[in-house]
Amino acid sequence: MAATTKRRPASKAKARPRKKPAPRKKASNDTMTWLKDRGPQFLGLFASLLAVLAIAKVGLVGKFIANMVRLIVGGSYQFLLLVLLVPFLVVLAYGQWPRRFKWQHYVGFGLFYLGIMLVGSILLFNKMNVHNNYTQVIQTLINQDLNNHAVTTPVGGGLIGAVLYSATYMASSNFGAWLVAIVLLIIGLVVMFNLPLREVFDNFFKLAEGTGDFVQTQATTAHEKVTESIEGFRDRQRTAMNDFFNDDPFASESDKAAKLAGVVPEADASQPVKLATTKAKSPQDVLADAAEAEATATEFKMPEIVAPMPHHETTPTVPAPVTPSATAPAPEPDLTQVPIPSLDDAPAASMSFDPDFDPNDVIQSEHEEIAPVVFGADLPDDDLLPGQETPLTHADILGHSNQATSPKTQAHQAGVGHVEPSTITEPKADVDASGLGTVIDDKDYVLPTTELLQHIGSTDQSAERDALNEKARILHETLKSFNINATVEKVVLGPTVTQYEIKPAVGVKVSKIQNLADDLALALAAKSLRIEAPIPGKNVVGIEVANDQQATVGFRDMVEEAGIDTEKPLVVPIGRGVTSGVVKLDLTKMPHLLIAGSTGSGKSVAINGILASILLQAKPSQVRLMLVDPKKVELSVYNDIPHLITPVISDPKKASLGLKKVVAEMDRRFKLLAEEGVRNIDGYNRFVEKQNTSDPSTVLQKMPYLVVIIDELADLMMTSTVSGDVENAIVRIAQLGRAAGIHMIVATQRPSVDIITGLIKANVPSRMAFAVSSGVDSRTILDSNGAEKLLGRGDMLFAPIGSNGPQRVQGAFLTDEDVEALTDFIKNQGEAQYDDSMTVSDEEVKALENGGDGADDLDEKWDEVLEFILRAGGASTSSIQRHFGMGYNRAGRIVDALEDRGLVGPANGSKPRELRFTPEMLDRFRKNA
Ligand SMILES: Nc1ncnc2c1ncn2[C@@H]1O[C@H](COP(=O)(O)OP(=O)(O)OP(=O)(O)O)[C@@H](O)[C@H]1O
Repeated sequence: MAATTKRRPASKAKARPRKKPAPRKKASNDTMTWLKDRGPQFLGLFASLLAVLAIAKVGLVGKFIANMVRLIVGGSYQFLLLVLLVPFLVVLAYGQWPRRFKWQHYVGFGLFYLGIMLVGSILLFNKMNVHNNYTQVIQTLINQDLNNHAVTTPVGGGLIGAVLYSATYMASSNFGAWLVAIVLLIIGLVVMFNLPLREVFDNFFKLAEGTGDFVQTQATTAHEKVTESIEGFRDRQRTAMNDFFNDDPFASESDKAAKLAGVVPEADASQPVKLATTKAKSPQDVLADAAEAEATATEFKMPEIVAPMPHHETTPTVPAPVTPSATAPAPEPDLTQVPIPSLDDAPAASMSFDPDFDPNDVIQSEHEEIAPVVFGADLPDDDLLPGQETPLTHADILGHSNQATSPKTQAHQAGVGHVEPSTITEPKADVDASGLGTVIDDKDYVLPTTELLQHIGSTDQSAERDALNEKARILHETLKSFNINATVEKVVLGPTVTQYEIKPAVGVKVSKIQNLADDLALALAAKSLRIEAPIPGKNVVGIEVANDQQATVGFRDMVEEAGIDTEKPLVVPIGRGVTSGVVKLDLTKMPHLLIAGSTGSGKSVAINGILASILLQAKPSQVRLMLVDPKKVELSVYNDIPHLITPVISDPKKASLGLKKVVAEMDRRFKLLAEEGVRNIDGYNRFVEKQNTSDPSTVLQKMPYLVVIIDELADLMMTSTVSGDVENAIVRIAQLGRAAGIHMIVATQRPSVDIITGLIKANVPSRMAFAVSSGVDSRTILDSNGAEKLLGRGDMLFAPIGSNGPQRVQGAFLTDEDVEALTDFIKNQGEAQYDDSMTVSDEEVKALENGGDGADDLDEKWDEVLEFILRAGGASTSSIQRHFGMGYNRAGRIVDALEDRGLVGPANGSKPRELRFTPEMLDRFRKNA
């Protein structure tokens, strides 16, 4: 040791003289020393700068530092950096770490900050619902921000917080984690500021006490309010029930007995209580008074309830069709078990279990019949097509002028005594061409009556009726629980659904009620629920709730109630609406109907119902039918009835050709109408009536309606060779058929856009939608959702042309035996009277199969030949041969083709063949038409 101390001065002495001659080096040493002395200050400056950049999150550096610090300590990093900025600035100023900080500050702040980080992590992981891999989650979140050069994603308490949370959560779940965090925060503060622990605890308990008091006061106030409103509700119920039934729904058995004895001392014991106190006021008046006196938008008041009793009490000849709920009755929803988000269940319970409470008393049964609603009755008679503003005249269609034709026709009428025959149908003796070629003689025809039909047992709806009032209350309470002020104004029990009319208070958005469909269905334990917001033409929202059991609407009952109208054979009843009134449709106004619904939804029953109604009202001379049934089984029962113009068609190719013939028939009718200068079939028939009265020597036949029914459009549209023709024919009939008395009913179980094409949809504006599987299908038919919520078995949404929206209707049910009874009765009266010109022959089908219309095979001079024979007024092989300078074979083929297409008649000896088309029809028969 001594040796070393001795050696040092020597070495110093040696070194100093060497330094003197080098002043530059000294200067650099001074700089180094200066720098060394200032080092901490530079560090302080650097750290302060970085901290400021990170706090402000500016620039790549700022963001990078911020993310790095966040990775470790989490979202509260700015607080930490701000705290650290204080010592950094002290170092910057004084070159040394502040000496004022003691160990307890560091420890206290450390604990406090750990608490903050833990709180951050608890909040983050609970929000993300993450309860493992905490550190990985934090790293992923920070990586995201690093990649995006952002400092935005919440990272809770960073890695430290994550580790702390994983330990505390694993040990004691969230509760423990919160407890540890609070303890860390408190202890941190206590240690940091050296607070007296006792004082802290005292203050803590004071705070807790104050909070407890506050909570208790609030709870008491809330309880009082709830009790008050329940009491109010009871009072109002009691008053209403007392007024109405002399019954206190909340009184105990003994109270009631005592009251009964006191109030009606003289009353006959067997007399129902309500009779003893019957007042002059009607139930409606009582309800109205109660409503006026009591109701506010938020309080439940008894709605008007309309629940008609079965319309016909006649003993059924057949039971109602077995519905799933009928075979295995769905357990009655226990309304007391239904989760009612009401303030108090007591009234509900009392009302349900009160043995004296007879819900039948509440219900106003409407025994008087509700007048049938006829859809289409209010539509104008003008033949306006969709989008057309001025009525269509047939002179317009055919290029005829009424002035030009009328005198001729009048002269003809005066001379011949009957209407000029069509050029297509060969007139026969005593037969005028009033439309279809064959004239039906049905003077002795007797219309079938409803006696032939069976009574279908009406479904017992008493359970539904009993639950109406309670369900109305549940509906009201549920809406209220969602802060919707609305009153249930009226409840109408229909066959399939019950409609609740809800009147929202001012300021309540209708869409808010619409969005609650699922919640309301849950509260009412409903199979299906549809909201009509608002009911067209009313200031209420309609909530249609499926009945637990679907009531069957018997066809016979419905027809007997609707009445038979032989003057308007195409006004037919289809079922009952929600309001239980019969719903009729006027096919002449529809003027065509599209029926769609999945298999088994009730289309065929509906079509049978329409057909049966027509048969009950129309003689064959009034309505002719063309039935297309590709399924072969649905409509074949109608074969051989005299109303048919052709046997029921089941072959798609025949159907296509048949529809073309309908188009030709339509053209022919138009020609006839134009010649008489009348607007439509009604005008023509009026003219015939007048003519027959003024000149009894000849009897003109009225133009019959022609109803074309296609039971499965998909089968036609999927047959590629005919789909185009079918679509064209349907569209053409749809566009012009009404005035000519031709109406179409097209049904399909595949409501997709390749079947119901845009063209068909645009031209068949009246729709009947049965249950479908999806909202997409519903939109294809109705342009709106709803049909996917239907219940099947004849439950339909009926949207006729011009209606404000689809109307829910329960279709009537008739059995196959009913249909057979009707058709047998009709067939027994005579032979079928098919119209040859409308019947598609096998040859025509063959011609179609051998290259469609054969248009491509037509002679190149075809069009010129058509014009030529029109000018010549007849056709013969030799005249064509001569005129066009062609060979005999070629001219012969042309004449054969003309005959095949029905454009000329058969060979007529040496005379030219008769023309069977008019100049107006020429364009349709051209080669490229
Ligand atoms: N209005 C109704 N009332 C009660 N039940 C009905 C009603 N309509 C149909 N049903 C029941 O639904 C069943 C199927 O009806 P329907 O044959 O009319 O269905 P669909 O839609 O024509 O089916 P598909 O397209 O397969 O022919 C009937 O057998 C009947 O039991």
